[in-house]
Amino acid sequence: MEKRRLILASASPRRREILADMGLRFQVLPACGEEKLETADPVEAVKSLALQKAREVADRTKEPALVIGSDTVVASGHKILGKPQDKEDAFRMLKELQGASHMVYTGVAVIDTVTGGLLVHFAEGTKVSMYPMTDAWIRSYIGTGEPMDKAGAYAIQGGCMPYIREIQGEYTTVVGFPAARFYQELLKMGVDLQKPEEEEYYEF
Ligand SMILES: Cc1cn([C@H]2C[C@H](O)[C@@H](COP(=O)(O)OP(=O)(O)OP(=O)(O)O)O2)c(=O)[nH]c1=O
Repeated sequence: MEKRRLILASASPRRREILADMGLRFQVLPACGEEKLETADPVEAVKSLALQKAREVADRTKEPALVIGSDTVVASGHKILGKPQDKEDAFRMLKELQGASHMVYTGVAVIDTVTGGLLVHFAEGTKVSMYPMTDAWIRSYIGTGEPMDKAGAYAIQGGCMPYIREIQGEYTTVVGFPAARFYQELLKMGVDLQKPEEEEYYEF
């Protein structure tokens, strides 16, 4: 048994919030490199991008830790939608997604800095169906600025909420971090993240 800290390799406030809501104690150390999208397959893409983020931070971490990297994309037909480049890009994305169904994939990679090994590596997918949107609504939503740092140019947890018809799969996968799948995968590896003690180290 050795003690390890939990480090979230992400600048995303959503991911931070989800981990905190689960009652976990962790540090935040965002990856600063530009990750490279190496495949057109969305599942492989989010797994690879999550791993690149975890690897970059794990390489900089001197202490025993479990480093969590994560990445989210939207897949519509054969297209992968990341964050919009500008307002027109956001408009094109929402035009494509409205009145239809798409998939949101979030990949997670957990690296153990003690062994350098990959403890957990998976992608979770959730299907999202949207009600139709008018061009005027899309423009006013983009005007709020909210879509600009979100994959697929929308936030299910924010202003896009009134247009979400149905989801199939974990809600948190869409927001950026599949909480239950992450917890269950670590449980399988012998790490229980919801232990009662009020301390910041996890043993396994
Ligand atoms: C579809 C959707 C995405 N998102 C967010 C989740 C992710 O934060 C973001 C996709 O960008 P990512 O590149 O996955 O993550 P990030 O740049 O925000 O953070 P980091 O790379 O440091 O980990 O889109 C929502 O918040 N709500 C949604 O409904």
